[in-house]
Amino acid sequence: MEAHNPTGVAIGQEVPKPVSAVIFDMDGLLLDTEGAYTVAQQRILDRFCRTFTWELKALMMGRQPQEGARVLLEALQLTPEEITPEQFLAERDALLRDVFPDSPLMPGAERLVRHLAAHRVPIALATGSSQSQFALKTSKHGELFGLFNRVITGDMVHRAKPDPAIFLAAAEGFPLPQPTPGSVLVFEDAPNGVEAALAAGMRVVMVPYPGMPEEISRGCGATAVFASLEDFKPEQWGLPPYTDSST
Ligand SMILES: O=P(O)(O)OC[C@@H](O)CO
Ligand SMILES: [Mg+2]
Repeated sequence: MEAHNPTGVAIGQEVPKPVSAVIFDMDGLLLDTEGAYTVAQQRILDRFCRTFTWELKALMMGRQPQEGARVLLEALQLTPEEITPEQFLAERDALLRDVFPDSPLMPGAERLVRHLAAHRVPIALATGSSQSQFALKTSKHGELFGLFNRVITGDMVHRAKPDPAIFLAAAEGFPLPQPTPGSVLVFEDAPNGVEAALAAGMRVVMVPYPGMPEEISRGCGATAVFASLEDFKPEQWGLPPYTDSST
């Protein structure tokens, strides 16, 4: 007679640890800001006759602003005589200043954040955006973003994604006893973010920003990849299931 195996995991295979805390990325994951970045950056690059491809976007997204601009201009072989990272950022900020306060939420974001907060699952935010960008982008969603136990912005850490520092700093804010990295689940839309979370020893659900080619997201090594946050089933990760009607 076959032994009863309630876990659904093959005998000898490691049972996945239930998730005890969650860290969210912001841009492109909770907030729909990446499309606006693409439009603004292409507009700047137009005068240098350069195309802002998905490969370039994947290279820079998730990084701190200064670092992202430096990496982009270097990849495009644009010299400081043509445009410096500072000039690029000043132009980009001017184009996006009026757009960011209207940043919409990504599908499924509000439901998941509110669900976890209601069930007292510790949640933190780790974004490459600066403190001032964070304030601008979340200005219409203050109550929702106030639910996070801790918010770490790119200017609060010395090393940007893909370095794990930002996720380790975010996890330090979780209530005691501190969860082990292996019991923390990170949600990310960007390859640099996935790399950073994996380097922190955490599991990662990747929800690639819409339009990202599969050959980019496939190679990131995320624990799971979903097309939308709406496809995430909390109970499959040891988290409380949704009990409202849209399940
Ligand atoms: O880390 P996130 O929240 O994606 O922010 C990065 C931002 O600089 C845009 O790519
Ligand atoms: Mg992101």
